[in-house]
Amino acid sequence: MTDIDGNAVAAEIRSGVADCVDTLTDAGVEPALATVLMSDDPASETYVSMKQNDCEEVGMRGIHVDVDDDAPAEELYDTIDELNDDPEVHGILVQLPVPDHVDTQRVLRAIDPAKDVDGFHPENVGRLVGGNARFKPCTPHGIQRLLAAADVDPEGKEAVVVGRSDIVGKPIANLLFGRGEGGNATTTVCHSRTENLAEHTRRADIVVAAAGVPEMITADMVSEGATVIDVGINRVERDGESTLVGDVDYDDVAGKAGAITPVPGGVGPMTRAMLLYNTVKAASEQHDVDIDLP
Ligand SMILES: Nc1nc2c(c(=O)[nH]1)N[C@@H](CN(C=O)c1ccc(C(=O)N[C@@H](CCC(=O)O)C(=O)O)cc1)CN2
Repeated sequence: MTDIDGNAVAAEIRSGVADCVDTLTDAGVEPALATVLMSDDPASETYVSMKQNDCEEVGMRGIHVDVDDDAPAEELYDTIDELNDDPEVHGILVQLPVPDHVDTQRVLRAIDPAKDVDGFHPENVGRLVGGNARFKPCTPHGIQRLLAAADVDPEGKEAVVVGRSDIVGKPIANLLFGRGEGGNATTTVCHSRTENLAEHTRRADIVVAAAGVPEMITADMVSEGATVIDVGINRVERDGESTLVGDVDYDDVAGKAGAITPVPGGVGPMTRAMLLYNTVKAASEQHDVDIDLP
């Protein structure tokens, strides 16, 4: 069994992004990512601060804006408008989820599609579905890169995605069945209403677990030698301690899978690396500077 090392693959991408930052800087463009957090959820705070640290590591300008989680929604929309209008900001990310009183779809629509480095604006979703992505969403793109790093070409294979979220399930399914590199798989999307889930996952050469249910994928649900990508990040209590587990029962499945991503250290670091990738891509397109994307 191969452990697919997301930390190592992400470090390679970051190194390539750092070269892109140098090229842009030499051309007089300082690539900048703005993160916006309207939440007091400790996990969201951690992700945003990791993203800002990543910017620093690759020499990119990171800007962070906190919006009070009980502020009126207008305050968030105004923040987005200001960032849209700022020519020195190339990428904008609003950390999700936002509070219940804020309309998520309106937030996503408010971001300038050219700065939408999450790839969640309806225009960018439409382009992805149409096979002409401007920004591939970070987690799905990271998954494609992990499969490539493990020498797994989805073409002609059976891929089963468990989960139908807008952030992961829907876009990764589109990328896996879409034409082009990292695609051309026969793809099934399963979800909470799927009957006989294991019958689907057992057929799969590639399983992407993105349901948000701790350790729901067990060894009896995967075929011998399958590639298993675990997108879950669930904090659970184990022996009186808080620990991170995925949507895959790693210890159980590792003995049967051909390749598997661990949690932590699998998909998570790739999500962050592909955000940096999208930000230098955004800066290069906004200023018409050629870069060698990693
Ligand atoms: N605007 C967005 N919001 C959210 C996204 C997103 O892509 N865009 N995805 C998720 C969470 N997420 C990104 O923000 C994310 C989750 C996990 C990690 C990560 O690096 N995880 C580490 C472990 C971190 C830890 O110790 O807690 C790992 O898996 O090794 C990065 C990004 C929801 N919101």
